[in-house]
Order: sequence, then C-alpha cells, then structure tokens
Amino acid sequence: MKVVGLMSGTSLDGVDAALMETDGETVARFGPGLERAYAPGERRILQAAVDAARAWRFEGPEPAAFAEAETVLTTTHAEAVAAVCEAAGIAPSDLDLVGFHGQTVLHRAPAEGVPGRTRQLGDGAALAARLGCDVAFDFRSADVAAGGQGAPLAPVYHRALADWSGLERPLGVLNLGGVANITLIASDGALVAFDTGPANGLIDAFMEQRTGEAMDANGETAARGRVHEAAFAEYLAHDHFAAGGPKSLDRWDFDLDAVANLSTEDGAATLTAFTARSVALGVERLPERPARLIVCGGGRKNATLRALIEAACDMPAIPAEDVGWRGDLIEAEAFAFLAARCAAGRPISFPGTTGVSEPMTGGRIARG
Ligand SMILES: Nc1ncnc2c1ncn2[C@@H]1O[C@H](COP(=O)(O)OP(=O)(O)OP(=O)(O)O)[C@@H](O)[C@H]1O
Ligand SMILES: CC(=O)N[C@H]1[C@@H]2OC[C@@H](O2)[C@@H](O)[C@@H]1O[C@H](C)C(=O)O
Repeated sequence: MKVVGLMSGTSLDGVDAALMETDGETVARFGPGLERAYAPGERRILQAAVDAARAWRFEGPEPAAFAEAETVLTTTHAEAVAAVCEAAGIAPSDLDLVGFHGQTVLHRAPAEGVPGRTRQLGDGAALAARLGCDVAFDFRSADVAAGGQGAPLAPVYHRALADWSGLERPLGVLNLGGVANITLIASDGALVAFDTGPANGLIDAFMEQRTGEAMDANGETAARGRVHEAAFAEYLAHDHFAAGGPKSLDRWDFDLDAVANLSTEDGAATLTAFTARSVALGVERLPERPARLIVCGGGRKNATLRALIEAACDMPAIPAEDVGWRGDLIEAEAFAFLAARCAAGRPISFPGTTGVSEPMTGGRIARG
C-alpha cells in the first residue's frame, strides 16, 4: 500500500508527514517526508484546545474549543498530505491510505481501579472527504478501552525499521519528544516499551516561561547551569518511577514547581539531568540490556541532553541519522505503518508495550 503517515506531536510545532510503501509487516520503500509547521494563529487554537482539555479532565461534555481545533487539524493535515504527494509526483487520491494520529490533548494512564482515558483530536471522516482517500485514525481508544495504556504505539514500527536496517538485537530505540519513550527489541524479537518520563516538554515550558524561547537550543543553557540536587530528587520521587512498564504519561504529568526558584541556567540543567536520569531508570527496568540506544525525536539535537543520557545509561546513545533513519519523521512513518496494519487487521499494541492482555488491533477507517 502507498500510505502517508501524519503526526502532530505534543510540542505543537507542526504536522510531520511521511510517505511509505508497506503492508504493515515490512517496509517496501520510503517516500518523501516533511514538516508542515503550524502558523502562530493555528498553534494558538491548538494550544487553547489543550488548555481546555486540561480544565475538562474528562469530566462532562467536551470543550467547545475542540471543534475549532479539529478544523485547523483537518486543513493543516490535508496540506501536509498534499505537499508530500507533490514531492512524490502523485495526487492524494492515488494514495491507498492515510494514517492520521491527530493531536493528543489529554491522556490519563490507567491507575489502580481507575480506567485510563485518552483523547486525540482529529476528524478522520473530514480528512478522508477532503483528500478523497481512506484515512485510518483514532489509534489509541481501543487499547485504552481494553485496559491498556494507549501508548506507546510506535514500538512495532521500531522493530520493522530495525529489521529493515539489519540492526543487531537486543536494541534500544529512544524517542525524545515532549515525553520520552523507550522500545527494547529483545534478542528474540519481543517488544518491551514504555514512557520513561518527560523529554523536552518540561524544558520547553521552562524556557518559554523564563526567556520566551521555545526550547533550550542544543542544550546550551543547561550546559551553563548546575543541577539542584533537592529539585532533582523531588522529580525522581514521582510515582511514575516506582515501577517498570507498561506505563505512559501525559505531557503535563510533571510541573515546574521544583525549579521555580532556580536561575534559568540551573533550572534548565536540573530538568535536563532529570530527563537523562529518567531514561537511565527506564533502561535499568528493561529485561535485557541493549548494546546501544538509537535516539529519535527532536531531543536528539540537544547535545547536553544526549551526553547526559550516555553518561547516565553508560551506553552509546546515537542519533537516528547515524543508522540511516530520519529522526524527525519516525513517528509519521510509524503512523503510516500502523495505518497499514489497521487496514490488514494486524495488531498494533501488545502486552509488552501497552499492557493489554492480548495483542490488539486498533484504529478506525474513514472511507474517502
Ligand atoms: N536544536 C535543538 N536543541 C534542543 N532541543 C531541540 C532542538 N530541536 C528540537 N528540539 C526539541 O525537540 C522538540 C520537538 O521534538 P518532537 O517534534 O520529537 O516532539 P513531539 O513529536 O512534538 O512530541 P511527542 O513525541 O511527545 O508527541 C522541541 O520542542 C525541542 O524541545
Ligand atoms: C498519549 C500520547 O499521545 N502519547 C505520545 C507522547 O509522545 C511520545 C510519548 O508520549 C508516546 O507515548 C506517544 O507517542 C508515540 C508516537 C507512541 O505512541 O509511540
């Protein structure tokens, strides 16, 4: 199948889109990929939906802000598909399928006795009608309804990608987005995966608050600061670190209170060290120790963070590009692959990834 995968991550920076030919089992061919960045006005509308979701907390009717955000998502995702198709010299109607993750506005992991909830905005039917091709969407709901974490879903794609590259097992794949997630592809091919902790989400929010900048570019601010031990320890006392996976996080499960009184440099250093330590705690919880971590997601460009991860885990953490992967596009590729799996009725989540009791299919298909 010719499939375009689409991802709008928690950082709200834009839509990533990638074309691939796949049957959902192996990748036959990679096509072009790109980011369609959100304009400031679009980002404001999406941010308003996230803010409304945090106030809503899954209680009562959905916030009105969701509908306006879905309109923005339909338009921007359709533009991303059109751009990727243009780069490939085809029309959207030539596609067999689009994998539309949508925008996570709120995620609550299941806890003792309380079922999980997750909400990805994205009107699959509207996008299918606009593009004139089938759209797979709503990938996480079925898993959560079955008692799973609903995330991470990329692991089955990480394994396909590792196989495509002929990489040796056991292998670790680390995604540093707003939240960090790790996948172990074990020696026997089994998947173990979970969210390790925040990646860039807290650092971004802190930098925005202190400097108005969207991120700590290359980790330069953190590199100038010193870790505040009490704040560092306070973050690590969070319940998330008490157990191994399966486990998942919302971008806002941690806040900036512990670093509120620190200088910008020391706060950035503390948050960056916290992300690195939480990755190391995740690595320690894996049933096998991988020889190395392949790092994808925007955080791989933060040199301070990557060096701290290598030190904390005592293993190489190499950028995706070093093994020929496209570090900014892996999540988009993953949702192309997962869409093909959805169409073929193959499972997308597993006991080792989201904690479901049996491998589960997921996603719904809107006909275009
Ligand atoms: N040069 C850089 N230096 C430091 N950090 C960077 C750099 N480039 C990107 N980042 C970080 O990467 C983030 C974006 O990463 P990415 O696009 O993988 O996240 P996302 O997909 O939105 O999140 P998630 O995977 O949690 O949904 C930025 O918000 C920023 O914090
Ligand atoms: C609920 C949700 O959208 N989670 C995202 C988020 O971003 C990174 C991490 O947290 C991961 O669990 C997941 O995304 C990736 C694509 C996944 O499902 O594998």
